[in-house]
Amino acid sequence: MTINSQKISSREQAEAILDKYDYFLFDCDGVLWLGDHLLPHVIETIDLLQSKGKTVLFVTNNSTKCREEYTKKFHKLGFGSVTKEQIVGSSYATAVYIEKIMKLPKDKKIWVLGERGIEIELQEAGYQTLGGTDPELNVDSFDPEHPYFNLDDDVGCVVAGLLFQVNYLKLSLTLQYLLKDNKSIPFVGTNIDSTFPMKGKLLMGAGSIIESVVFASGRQPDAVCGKPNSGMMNTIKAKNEGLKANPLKGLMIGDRLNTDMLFGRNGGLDTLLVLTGIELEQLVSKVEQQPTYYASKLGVIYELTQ
Ligand SMILES: O=C(O)[C@H](O)[C@H](O)COP(=O)(O)O
Ligand SMILES: [Mg+2]
Repeated sequence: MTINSQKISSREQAEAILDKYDYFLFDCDGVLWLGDHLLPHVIETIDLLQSKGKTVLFVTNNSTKCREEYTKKFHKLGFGSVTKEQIVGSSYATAVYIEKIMKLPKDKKIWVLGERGIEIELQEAGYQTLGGTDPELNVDSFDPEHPYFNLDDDVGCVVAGLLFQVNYLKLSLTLQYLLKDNKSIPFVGTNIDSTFPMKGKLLMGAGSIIESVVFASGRQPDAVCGKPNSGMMNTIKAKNEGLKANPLKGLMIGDRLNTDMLFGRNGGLDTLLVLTGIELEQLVSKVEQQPTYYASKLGVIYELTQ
């Protein structure tokens, strides 16, 4: 297949990108960093964009942190001026979906298979959560008589996302709520990412964690709120009128084709795939829907314009 995607490798190309777009939407894992390992010239690139008055937003499928915690991570890694309002994560998108679209009554509790990020965003939306990072669930031996198996009838929704502290009890309790009341409790996933990029390796992604309870329960999530879900893009456009009015003034920068690039394309934005995360260069020419641009790393935008 011919390659239509432009590889960013010259000053002219990098300067043309800086001139053409007003909104830069950045994926995080695999673009800005791998875990806590900052990728080359990322801060310089973000600073360059902000010095030119560009709107910089961060759109992550990583549900383990809430926007507040992400703001702290940004500051710890040297992104001094980033604010909570610039960050949209899949946990926040999930909370918006449950509150505004599903309209789950606030007296209903939410069972969480996932980390603090999901719990905090749901609690900020006014919901009580169960499960999640409750230390009672971090058990070594498995007891089928564990008190949590007396299921809470106030649970009105199950949310599943990336979970680092995986164990048999948490998965089995989530399964009980998915089977309860003739499988009628709404089931929401945070994102579909099959793998999680870390320095030099791919780890288990949220999508693979979620798939374990999908397979056991025979249920698909009623909604998966992260990229490429259009709800996340609608949330961003609702807060950025200029992008809503002219999506082609926006550029989505990501490392995964079936989330970031699809999300940007579906939103009417141009797309830039960077090769520091999930995808390999040889794949770019093989996909039918190619990104507008691709680059070895995000930092080339800064490096090529110095
Ligand atoms: O497994 C996951 O959840 C994903 O790999 C992770 O969340 C990706 O985050 P993003 O690249 O969207 O920042
Ligand atoms: Mg990524």
